[in-house]
Amino acid sequence: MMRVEDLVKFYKDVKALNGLNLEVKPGQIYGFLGPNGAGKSTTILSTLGLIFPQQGRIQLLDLEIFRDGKFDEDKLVQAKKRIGYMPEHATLWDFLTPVQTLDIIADAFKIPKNEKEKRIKELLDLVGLSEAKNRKVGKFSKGMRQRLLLAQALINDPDLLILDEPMSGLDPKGIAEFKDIIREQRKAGKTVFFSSHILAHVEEICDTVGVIVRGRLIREGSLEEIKREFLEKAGYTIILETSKPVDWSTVPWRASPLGENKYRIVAKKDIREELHDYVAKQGAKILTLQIKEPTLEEIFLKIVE
Ligand SMILES: Nc1ncnc2c1ncn2[C@@H]1O[C@H](COP(=O)(O)OP(=O)(O)OP(=O)(O)O)[C@@H](O)[C@H]1O
Repeated sequence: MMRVEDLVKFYKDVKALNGLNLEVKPGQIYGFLGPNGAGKSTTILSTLGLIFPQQGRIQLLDLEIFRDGKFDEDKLVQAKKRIGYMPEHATLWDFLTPVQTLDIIADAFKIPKNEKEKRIKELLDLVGLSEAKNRKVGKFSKGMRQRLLLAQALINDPDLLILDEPMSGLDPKGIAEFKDIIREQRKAGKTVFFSSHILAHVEEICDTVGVIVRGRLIREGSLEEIKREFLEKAGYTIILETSKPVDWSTVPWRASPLGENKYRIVAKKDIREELHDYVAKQGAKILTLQIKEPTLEEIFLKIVE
């Protein structure tokens, strides 16, 4: 659906994309993760022909829209008919209602008059704005504005949705609702590519995650794979107090004493059950056990370090 190869983008002497490669396959929900300034927006703007990279190739749907420093304008126009885009910093017309807003966008996409009303109603239902459909957008909360922007992006019933930081500024309820809408898109057979600088945003919905740091993709895989890889490096830490001393010399985990009958154990996986058995075999009891699992944000910080 989207393939980016060896993409390079300089803003004067700032190298924002440094040979970026990524591939989004049909039906995927792809989370494009990276810290602030990593190059996420630059990637998205490049794929839409809104800024000019200097090198590389970009394929959208089955069309090669960029190669050898040039966009193929015809292919770009063809591709964009089948794409929905939600920008990071979008403005809405505060003096219009959602219905009026979508009506203008539908006209821009030349949606026939007889289909327009039905399409707008469906979209407002989908994003949960039906009750607010005749209220002025100027009074909307951040979450409502994001939903309207998403409805705009969906107006042409796109095959590929490209969303730049769609969940930024939303509260946890707003994020959960937004994720539900994205799940609906997957069910409808759409492909979704969205950026975020927060790992929790991609949790539960993305089948693939790509991590960009300083203009290069440093990881691509499922969130589970990325988490597992991190845990294998950093491990789980368990703090344990036992009723009597325990000999750790034969275990495959790293164990170090923290005080009398108190130990820190570091293992590659969650070993609580094994620990109970091991300690019991030595005739001791576990008095306290604390497990410190890394949070998603700790994992992310470690990956991008
Ligand atoms: N118009 C511009 N002119 C000069 N430098 C720019 C411009 N836009 C982006 N940059 C720089 O390019 C790099 C990548 O920026 P980009 O906005 O693509 O990152 P991002 O991952 O989207 O970050 P954020 O999450 O903060 O939006 C940064 O160093 C940024 O300062």
